[in-house]
Amino acid sequence: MTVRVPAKVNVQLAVGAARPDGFHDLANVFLAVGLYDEVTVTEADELRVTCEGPGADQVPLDRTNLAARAAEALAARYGRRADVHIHIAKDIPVAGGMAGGSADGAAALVACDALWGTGASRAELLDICAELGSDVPFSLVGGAALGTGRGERLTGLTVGGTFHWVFAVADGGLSTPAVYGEFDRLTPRAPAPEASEPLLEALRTGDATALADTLANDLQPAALSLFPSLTATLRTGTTAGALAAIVSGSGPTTAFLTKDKESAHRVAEALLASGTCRAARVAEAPAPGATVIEPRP
Ligand SMILES: C[C@](O)(CO)[C@H](O)COP(=O)(O)OP(=O)(O)OC[C@H]1O[C@@H](n2ccc(N)nc2=O)[C@H](O)[C@@H]1O
Ligand SMILES: Nc1ncnc2c1ncn2[C@@H]1O[C@H](COP(=O)(O)OP(=O)(O)OP(=O)(O)O)[C@@H](O)[C@H]1O
Repeated sequence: MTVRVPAKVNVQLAVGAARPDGFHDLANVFLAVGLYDEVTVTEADELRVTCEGPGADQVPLDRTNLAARAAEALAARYGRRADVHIHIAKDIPVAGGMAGGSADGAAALVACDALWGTGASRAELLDICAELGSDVPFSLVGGAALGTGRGERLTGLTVGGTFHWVFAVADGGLSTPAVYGEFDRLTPRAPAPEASEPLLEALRTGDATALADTLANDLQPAALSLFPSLTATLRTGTTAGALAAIVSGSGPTTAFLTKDKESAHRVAEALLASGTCRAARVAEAPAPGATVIEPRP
């Protein structure tokens, strides 16, 4: 059973003050983008995880892997053993702020559900996703959605067109808790987070220029503080003609919104030539959520 699952970019990430449980309330506008991991699950004697692709050496292969945790959570709920081999073909940058691990968790859940024929409802699967991590429910649903609470409570959003993006993959990663910690240090009195109406309207109408004018990431100052060289990457993309440049989620991947496909390729070339990133990837949005691709439905 093979499931394809997309990466995400946060077109708006409004962050409130730290809660007593250590998490932050968010107004998190997720957009799924067409960079995908593929997770294949097959029956085995015991739970085992393997991984191939860029950054595979940084992915844990033990039971801390989100895909393994997803399989175990579903198995526990249905009173069975999670005896599966999970193979992850990685294409989403690892520790890049694009929800790569979350994507693998959601994909493994959908794959095991299909393999075992549990018949779990969408709501049940989303509950398990929320237990696994704040970004995991969105990886399941894809498209675009507003995440509130710690980002796990989703409301689907309409997207009226295709957006063209470039993602600059940085040399190195950033830890999500460290970036939230830096946000707390830099923002002693964060206001309650609210979704931006003009941004939601730009998504609805599919207007890239309007979306570019409204992109906002409250974690960006914290990511730049911990990874100062990203400032040069952002500048390179806008100089090369991107409509807007932003840090993706907790970073250090940077995201560039462009007018069209041609412009995206020009910006990607300029980013690569500048030496300010390790790789530049072009992708379209929105992309569908975790979907079984093999056996063909
Ligand atoms: C930065 C984003 O990727 C934006 O979508 C997410 O907010 C992070 O989501 P995630 O990686 O799924 O995060 P989780 O695995 O739930 O939490 C990891 C850590 O990130 C911090 N965290 C995460 C989400 C949130 N709303 N507030 C937080 O402070 C906490 O320190 C938490 O211990
Ligand atoms: N299946 C997985 N793929 C990648 N990393 C995983 C996986 N499972 C657990 N991890 C751990 O999670 C850490 C974060 O990796 P991930 O690629 O999810 O980062 P991220 O994209 O920045 O996450 P997010 O955007 O959700 O904050 C890794 O350093 C790794 O130790």
